[in-house]
Amino acid sequence: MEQSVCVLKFGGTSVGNGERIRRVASIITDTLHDPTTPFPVVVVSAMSGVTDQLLRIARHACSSEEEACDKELLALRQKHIETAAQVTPIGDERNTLLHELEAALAQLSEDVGILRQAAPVGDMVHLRTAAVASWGERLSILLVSAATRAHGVKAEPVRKEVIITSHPPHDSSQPFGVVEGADPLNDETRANAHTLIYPLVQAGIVPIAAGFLGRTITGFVTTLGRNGSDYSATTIGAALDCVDVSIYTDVDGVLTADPRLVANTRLLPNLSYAEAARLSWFGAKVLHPRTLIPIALRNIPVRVRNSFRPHIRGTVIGPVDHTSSGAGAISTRRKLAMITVESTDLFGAPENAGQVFVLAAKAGAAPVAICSSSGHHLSFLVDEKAIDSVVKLLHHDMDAALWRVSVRRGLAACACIGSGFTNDPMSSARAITALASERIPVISQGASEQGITLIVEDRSSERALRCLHRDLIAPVIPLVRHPAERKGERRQA
Ligand SMILES: Nc1ncnc2c1ncn2[C@@H]1O[C@H](COP(=O)(O)OP(=O)(O)O)[C@@H](O)[C@H]1O
Ligand SMILES: N[C@@H](CC(=O)OP(=O)(O)O)C(=O)O
Repeated sequence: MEQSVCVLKFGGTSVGNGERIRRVASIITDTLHDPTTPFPVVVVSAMSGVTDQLLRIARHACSSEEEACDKELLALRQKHIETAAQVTPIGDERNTLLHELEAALAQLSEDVGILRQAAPVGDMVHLRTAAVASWGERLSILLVSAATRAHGVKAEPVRKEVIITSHPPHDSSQPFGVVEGADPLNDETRANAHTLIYPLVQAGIVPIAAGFLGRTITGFVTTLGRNGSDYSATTIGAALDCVDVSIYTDVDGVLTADPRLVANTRLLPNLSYAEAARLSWFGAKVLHPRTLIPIALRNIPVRVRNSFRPHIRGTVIGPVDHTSSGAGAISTRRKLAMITVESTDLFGAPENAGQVFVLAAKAGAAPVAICSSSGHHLSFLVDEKAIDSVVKLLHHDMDAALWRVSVRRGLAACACIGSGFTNDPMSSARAITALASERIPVISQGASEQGITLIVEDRSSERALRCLHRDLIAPVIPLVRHPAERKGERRQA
């Protein structure tokens, strides 16, 4: 029988510099030495900012901006070479790492050269771009493996792509330097993961695999889309029938709101799969929206933890038992547009809803939320960047004499998610009142078992998030000033 494993995923912020990578290495070491934890399989992202940099390189290569391209490549090289010196002691280990990094950087340059030649003739530019984008993770597995070995633990980078994917969608209207996500093929990935990972586990070597990237059966490098390493970790975890997946990031777990936008957030100790999926769908960056797909059906728990404070338990996302999680969190998904398809006949038939959604899907836009419908109209939200192609298709395919299509841009969805809200019948009233008290108009609203969604203008969305958090989750208690201060004020008056 194969040994049971757990997956540890470290995001770009956790491997952002040499000191952070050393911290990651000690978490790996502690997990390995913890007798209560299964054998660790590690999945890492590129150092933070590196994928953006690689996509800039791809853009420069496609538009023949040689100088800018070389400058970025040099900066990328320098960053990794400097980090190598911070994660390994002087000696053989560092020399080996430097040698491996140089070899990888030379292959990156080759892939940039291939992309440069492919762009003018339009020869599979999206696949050549994915190959360039994949080098961030390919470089960071070398750094993390060496840092882990420096802790006296046997660790090896998994150089071949673990995840086997479909071909990514090809949209020729995309600008240069964009990667599209491909879908993992489960059976092929399972077989490949077993071949690449179990021999290392059986030999007591910690495998350090790259997140984000994959390969088609025909051998093309692909990605799972931007921020796709969480999804990679759960895909690999499911393929290995892992016991659990820990996602290490730069916050203590899933919080009641994004701490970059709201001051007094709280940690949510537990979330159901459905609650976590809804939160990430509505913009909580802490998890990639597809992360839970591979593992929810298998009831494998995911733990979101802080790589800077690994002693904290974090948030456990898992199956619900009889009691609800009681969680309540607020997130915002921005840059949305509302499409309304209306019958020119006031009593027109609603049966065209199916056609509308089929056309939206054909234009590559999943409705983010459905706002309202009646006998003769249907309103729904899509990402603003998809609006032109959806509207073009609707105008083209729907009879203009019968249907009118209108668009409202500059919107955002504020989602109050969790059984903490749905258990309380007053939540909707309090949410609307909170926004009204700040004079933020509610453009549309919806409720479901997972929570309440309020559509507001994008420019008010951060304010809306803060006031919803204040009135529904954590009141901001005004500072009580010292009586002596107040006396002084009175005297001055
Ligand atoms: N509800 C939330 N709880 C926790 N973090 C959140 C939430 N919503 C947004 N975030 C943001 O997600 C960030 C972590 O995601 P990301 O930057 O992609 O990390 P990583 O580099 O580890 O992949 C946090 O720093 C935080 O600002
Ligand atoms: N490096 C990739 C994949 C990823 O998921 O990164 P992170 O874990 O830092 O979000 C990206 O930036 O898109």
